[in-house]
Amino acid sequence: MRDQAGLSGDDLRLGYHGKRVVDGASLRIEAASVTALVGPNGSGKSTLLRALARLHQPESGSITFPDGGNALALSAKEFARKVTLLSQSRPTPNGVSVHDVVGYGRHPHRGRWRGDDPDGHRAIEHAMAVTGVTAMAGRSVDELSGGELQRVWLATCLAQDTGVLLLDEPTTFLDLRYQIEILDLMRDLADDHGVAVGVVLHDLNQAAAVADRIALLDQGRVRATGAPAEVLDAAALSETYGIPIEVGTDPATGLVSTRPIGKHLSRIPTS
Ligand SMILES: Nc1ncnc2c1ncn2[C@@H]1O[C@H](COP(=O)(O)OP(=O)(O)OP(=O)(O)O)[C@@H](O)[C@H]1O
Repeated sequence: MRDQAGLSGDDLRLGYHGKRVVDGASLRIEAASVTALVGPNGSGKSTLLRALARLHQPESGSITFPDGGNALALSAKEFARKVTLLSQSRPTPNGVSVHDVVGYGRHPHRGRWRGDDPDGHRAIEHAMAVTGVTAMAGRSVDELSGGELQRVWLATCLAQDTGVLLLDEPTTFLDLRYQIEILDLMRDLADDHGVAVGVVLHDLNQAAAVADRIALLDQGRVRATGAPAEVLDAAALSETYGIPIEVGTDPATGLVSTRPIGKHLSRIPTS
């Protein structure tokens, strides 16, 4: 049984080589819930997610679990049993099979000896099945398409079986079917397994459809956090993205729906 999932970053200041790119951001990734991070290019979404995954050292601020435990104080292995990140780019190993790459996800559960991860086989098979990569288990990952590879890395994260799952643009490279399957999978993980999902998405309508809460980043600050209908406000979005964005309700779903307006694109609905 997992600990209660969840992760909070509070008042985080993050930068590169002395240049501040996230300034005083706070973000809570709650158990049994999907939190989407949205915002323009360069607003700090990936940096914030990487900091929560301990891949970027904060200049200041704290990262804690729901019981108050300091996430920065755990050993790398203890942390990896609780939190995983699907990042935008990972180096692709040469000549390693899909099955073995998915097996990398089991690293925090393995001890010193082979065979001491009794749940490993089941976790790897399950992760491959739900991401649709079982049929390519024996193929070498360096021969895969961008979308196939993206699903293999997602399977690796799922095999890690953590209570907190952070995903940086997981639908990039994916065709429509797998975009929807991965959004559905996020909801299943939150609803059926209590996972705390934090996900960077560019498509505001996908964010509105999948997320319980949305955090809108603007130039390194969290401009708004809350339910999709609260955060996806036409004036705030238009100012943040620097183009007119209309907000309405999708008559088919009843969900909040956004529509960026371009010179030629005003009549073309987004997804
Ligand atoms: N390795 C790096 N070295 C220096 N600056 C960086 C580095 N990575 C990101 N930055 C800068 O930090 C800022 C925030 O970048 P980040 O990747 O977090 O934004 P983002 O919101 O995820 O953007 P995108 O939507 O384009 O992925 C940007 O100004 C970017 O140029």
